[in-house]
Amino acid sequence: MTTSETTAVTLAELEQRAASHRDRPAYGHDALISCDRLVRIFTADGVEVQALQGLDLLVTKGELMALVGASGSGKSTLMNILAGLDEPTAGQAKVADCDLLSMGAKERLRYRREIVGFVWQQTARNLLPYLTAAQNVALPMQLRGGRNLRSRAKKAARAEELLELLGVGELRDRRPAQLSGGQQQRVAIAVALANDPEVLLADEPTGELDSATGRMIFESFRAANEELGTTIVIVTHDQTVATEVRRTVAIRDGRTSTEVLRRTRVDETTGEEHLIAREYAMLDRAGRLQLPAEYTQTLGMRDRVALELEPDHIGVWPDDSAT
Ligand SMILES: Nc1ncnc2c1ncn2[C@@H]1O[C@H](COP(=O)(O)OP(=O)(O)OP(=O)(O)O)[C@@H](O)[C@H]1O
Repeated sequence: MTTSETTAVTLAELEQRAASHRDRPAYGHDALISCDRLVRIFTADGVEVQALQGLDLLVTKGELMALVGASGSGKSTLMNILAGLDEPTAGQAKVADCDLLSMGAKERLRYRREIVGFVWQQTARNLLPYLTAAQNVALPMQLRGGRNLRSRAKKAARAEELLELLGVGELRDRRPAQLSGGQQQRVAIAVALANDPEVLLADEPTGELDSATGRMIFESFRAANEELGTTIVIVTHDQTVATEVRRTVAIRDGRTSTEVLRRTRVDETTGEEHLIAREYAMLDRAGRLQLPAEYTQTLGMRDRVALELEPDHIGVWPDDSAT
């Protein structure tokens, strides 16, 4: 083979590689929520804090998932960005085809009213104290205005429907002060669902509640997810919530670090259902993988590891170059 032939083959290969790269679907093209290398830097008293350090996250339409992580890991920062309340410093974030970095003020307002619903930890922050439960739920529909205007009667009927779905229909005429914390949170979920949002975001929604009430709140989220098909992302410290969803994503130092996926398997002989949970590490688009610290420490791995490609897995060994 001559040099020019070699070059020709290489060029053809390169072209083919470029074409296959070009034709590959874009990152997160079929996800409802897509965060791509999100960065958020805060500057306080001249000191920079990198709350998000290139965070990647994809959430599919219809998912009910939890975000967990130590205090200060960046969960609330991410939720505020997804809620349209804060803007990232760099990276990309899209929710239901809305680009969270390039939205103008008007679009942002529409996004917050129609595309996302939000439930905060502080029960008092979710509801207006001088309105009844039903009036609180009807309010976002009134504020929405524009297209899809429901008649007054239809808004009232929808408010009632949502309160029923969340198991607080009989409390429709009570004001927040006449409701328990758990009841307030269920009304708050109804408020957040009033305008049929694509995504419901909840930041520690059970944080101020005892565990039995927390479980009931979680059941309300599940009802909203199953009955209305709403995609739900819950930030939580609550183990019950974290282990009852199919997918739990852990955030560490402003990045998604590991993920636990759960599925039910039916035993063919006994017919019994078993929940299987498996932890996964995140592989970013550059092929970077963060190994869990407890694994690397156990095997004394640092600086450099040896890799070997096997037919169905990749082996990772401690550096043995010195021996
Ligand atoms: N407005 C701000 N100004 C300066 N620093 C901020 C601001 N908001 C958040 N931070 C910093 O960014 C980092 C991430 O904070 P964030 O509130 O997102 O964490 P978190 O995981 O939600 O924590 P927690 O579970 O305690 O609520 C922290 O170091 C925090 O101090």
